[in-house]
This record gives sequence, structure tokens and C-alpha cells, in this order.
Amino acid sequence: MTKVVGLTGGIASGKSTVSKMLSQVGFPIVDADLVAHRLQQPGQPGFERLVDHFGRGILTVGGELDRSRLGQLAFGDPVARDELNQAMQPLIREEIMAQVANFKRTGVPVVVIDVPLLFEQHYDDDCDLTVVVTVDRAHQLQRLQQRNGYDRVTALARIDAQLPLTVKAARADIVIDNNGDYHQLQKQVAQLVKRLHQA
Ligand SMILES: CC(C)(COP(=O)(O)OP(=O)(O)OC[C@H]1O[C@@H](n2cnc3c(N)ncnc32)[C@H](O)[C@@H]1O)[C@@H](O)C(=O)NCCC(=O)NCCS
Ligand SMILES: Nc1ncnc2c1ncn2[C@@H]1O[C@H](COP(=O)(O)OP(=O)(O)OP(=O)(O)O)[C@@H](O)[C@H]1O
Repeated sequence: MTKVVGLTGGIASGKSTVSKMLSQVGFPIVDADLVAHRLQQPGQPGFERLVDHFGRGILTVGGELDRSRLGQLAFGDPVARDELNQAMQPLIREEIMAQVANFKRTGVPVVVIDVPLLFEQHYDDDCDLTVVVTVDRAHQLQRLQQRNGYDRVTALARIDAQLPLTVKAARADIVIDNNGDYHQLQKQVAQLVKRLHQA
């Protein structure tokens, strides 16, 4: 029986870094951000839904989704964010579950789903084990600003659009503390890998 491992954290807490490490040692990964991005390509169902909800003002002159514009709308206003979630989440869930089902059919022992909104959108109900990558707010803010070039206000709006990391960590089966350097992160991932091999 394939075990489903839910990997989550806060924005810029280090989920993708951990999922890359797990992928490098052979675990299959379903990446929710990648799923969402694919669904938002012109012609794909997510794109159509977003244009229906938010109008053509969220498109670039080239007719693609203007991610920065939609991000300003959605992370600046909880009502717009709810609309975004209502438009996108059913499609994202369907695709994630389809990919999980495909991996299950191949008989792999473990599949990892890397989902930022794992708890907010109740994906944890479908997981055998949940892992939260946590950082303190100062590291999170600094890494997010550095990675995305956001000013402080923009970065804080994105951090506060998710459940607090302390709440997520309290709900997790396993917590990975990413306040240290990459080496310290790698050591904790090695422990996780051992546990997953026993799963
Ligand atoms: C608003 C959008 C266009 C901004 O795009 P942008 O390229 O700036 O961000 P990107 O998609 O790379 O997401 C970066 C991070 O933002 C956070 N995030 C994304 N969507 C949300 C959301 N609806 N609520 C809270 N945090 C979110 C996640 O931590 C994610 O890893 C984009 O985030 C989006 O379409 N979000 C809705 C899809 C979604 O829910 N994705 C999360 C999958 S569970
Ligand atoms: N231990 C660490 N030390 C220093 N920088 C780190 C560490 N872990 C991750 N980072 C950096 O922090 C940033 C955020 O990490 P990452 O992209 O893995 O986060 P994420 O949780 O996947 O974010 P998102 O929710 O936006 O997808 C990246 O630039 C990454 O290189």
C-alpha cells in the first residue's frame, strides 16, 4: 500500500528545498505549485476560470496570466483570495489526486505531496503522515524578500495569507526546523528519509 506523505510549511520556509532533497534520493513528488502553474497556462481550465472571475485586467499584454498583478489582488484582500481559492482549489485538488492515484497504481511505497495549503485546504485528511518545514518569522521574511525581491509589506502580506507556522507545526507528525544552514536541513531530511523507508 502506497503511503501518502504531505509536505508543507509557510511561504519560503523551505518546502521546495526539502522536496528537492527527497526527489534526489528517489521519492516521487507531486508539486502543488507546479500543478497550479500548469492549470493557469492560456487554454487550461484554471486560466479560463481566473479570467471569468477577475476579468482580463489580470492578463499581460501578451495574453498570459500576470502573476504579479493577481498576487497583488489576492494577497492584499482576503475576499479576493477566497475567490482565487474557490476558482483554483477544486482543479488543483483533482489534478493532485489524479497524480497520487497514478503513483499508487505503480505500487511505489511512498508518494510525497508538496502542498503549501495542506492544512488550510484539508489535504491532510488524505495523508498517512504530515511533515511541516518551519522557520521563525525573521528568517522567513528575510528569505522571502531575498528570493522574490519583495519589499517588507508585500512579503508580510504573503506570510500572513497562510495559517501561522506555529499552528501548522503543532498539527504535524514531523517538524523540520529550517532556522539553520543547508547542512543542518540536510541532516534532518536524512532522518526523515530513514523514517520514510520504514513506512
Ligand atoms: C496569486 C498567484 C498568481 C501569485 O503567483 P506567484 O508566481 O507570485 O506565486 P506562486 O504561485 O509561485 O506561489 C508562491 C507561494 O505563495 C503561496 N501561495 C500561493 N497561493 C496561495 C494562496 N491562495 N493562499 C496563500 N498562499 C498562497 C505558497 O506558499 C506558494 O508556494 C499564485 O500564487 C496563485 O495562483 N495562487 C493560487 C494557486 C494556489 O492556491 N497555489 C497553492 C497550491 S496549494
Ligand atoms: N537552510 C537554509 N539556509 C539559507 N537559505 C535557505 C535555507 N533553506 C531554504 N533557503 C532559501 O530560502 C528560500 C525559500 O526556500 P524554498 O523555495 O525551498 O521555500 P518554499 O517553502 O518552497 O517556498 P514557497 O512556498 O514560496 O514555494 C529559497 O531562496 C531557498 O534557497
